[in-house]
Amino acid sequence: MSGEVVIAHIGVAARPQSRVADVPARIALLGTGTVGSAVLARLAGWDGTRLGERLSLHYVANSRFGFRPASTAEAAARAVSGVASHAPPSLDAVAVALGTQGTRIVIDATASEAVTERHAAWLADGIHVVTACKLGQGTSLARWHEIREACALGGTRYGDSATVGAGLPLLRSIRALQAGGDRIHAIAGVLSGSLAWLFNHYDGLRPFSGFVRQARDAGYTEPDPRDDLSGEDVRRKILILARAAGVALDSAAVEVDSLVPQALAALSAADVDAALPELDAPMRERFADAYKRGEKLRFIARLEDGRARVGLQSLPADHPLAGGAGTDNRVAIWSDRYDRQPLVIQGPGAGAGVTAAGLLDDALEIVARG
Ligand SMILES: NC(=O)C1=CN([C@@H]2O[C@H](COP(=O)(O)OP(=O)(O)OC[C@H]3O[C@@H](n4cnc5c(N)ncnc54)[C@H](O)[C@@H]3O)[C@@H](O)[C@H]2O)C=CC1
Ligand SMILES: N[C@@H](CC=O)C(=O)O
Repeated sequence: MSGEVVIAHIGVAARPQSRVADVPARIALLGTGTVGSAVLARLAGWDGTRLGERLSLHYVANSRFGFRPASTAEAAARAVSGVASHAPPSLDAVAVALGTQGTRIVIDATASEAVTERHAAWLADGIHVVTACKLGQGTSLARWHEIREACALGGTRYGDSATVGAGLPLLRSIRALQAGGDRIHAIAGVLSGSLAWLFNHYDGLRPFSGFVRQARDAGYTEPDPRDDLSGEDVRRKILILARAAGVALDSAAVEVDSLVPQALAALSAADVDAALPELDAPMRERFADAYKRGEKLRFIARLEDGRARVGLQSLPADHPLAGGAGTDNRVAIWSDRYDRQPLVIQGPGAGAGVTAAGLLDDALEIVARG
């Protein structure tokens, strides 16, 4: 994999603004955590601008409360302060708040199974869904089909750019290659922003658990960091990419090599933090082995010949997938046209700002297409 074509990604290419509606699209935002707060901040920054005129916020909820905001700025302030009406969140309230006319979009910035279970119904009812949550397309194949069918029924779109690569142009590149007649032969790379950050920072001297806490506090991990460390988040991402590439993989078909020791896996979420040092000894050993060979640890996902594998690998320092910094994802795609030298896409793969931008890019694209 030498001399690859590299897309150094900054933002998304300009799209044709064919039919921008006069009436703003009605938006419901679910989740006001790391990503949802950044969505609110970005929207508030658009107040009074051309972009702000296209999206109008009608409902905001998190796991504690739900409300209809008077303005985006007010919604951002209430979500940050935690002060809101005493109304509990209600998924039934979403469709009511969005009404029945015009372009309606749910932005899902949760990691919630209950919210994901509503995606297909909203889509079938004519409400578009834009999501950062991977549970819709990255779990069972049956659910993936259900979402496709609901989109066809409702004439709606499922914005998924933020589900893999936190908005990097991965899914859109795979789809563009296919639209141009290419078959996708293989995909390999680093798909986890938090694991990339961890293995870019871990030095084998300070405890690995301390770095996990830092990655969590920076907003890179899933709400439960075991979802990253177990490879589950990467499993979901390679499933989403595989399915977009035309490989109908079921979840169980992905071989996953977890980093989470049994004792940590068995704990309730509340007990995880105290038990994170369980990771330290095994990680120190793996780091030392790699270090002796002059290699780097990287958490790699591979899809080839209809099979997928996910796990930690020790790679030569000059290996094409060993590069990158911070939370960088680095993904190589082989297709008919990129058959010897892959297309390589690299850039930040986790973080509030990029993920929120990816969500709102998808929402604006839906508005532009009408
Ligand atoms: N943090 C990151 O860098 C990235 C995160 N994502 C995805 O974005 C989603 C959100 O991640 P974070 O913001 O980091 O998590 P978070 O834990 O900071 O926020 C989750 C939010 O969802 C809310 N929530 C939970 N259940 C809900 C329900 N039933 N109704 C309404 N709100 C509900 C919570 O109250 C919270 O506000 C996850 O699915 C994650 O995989 C995707 C790309 C990058
Ligand atoms: N926890 C995820 C966040 C983005 O999907 C990651 O580490 O990549």
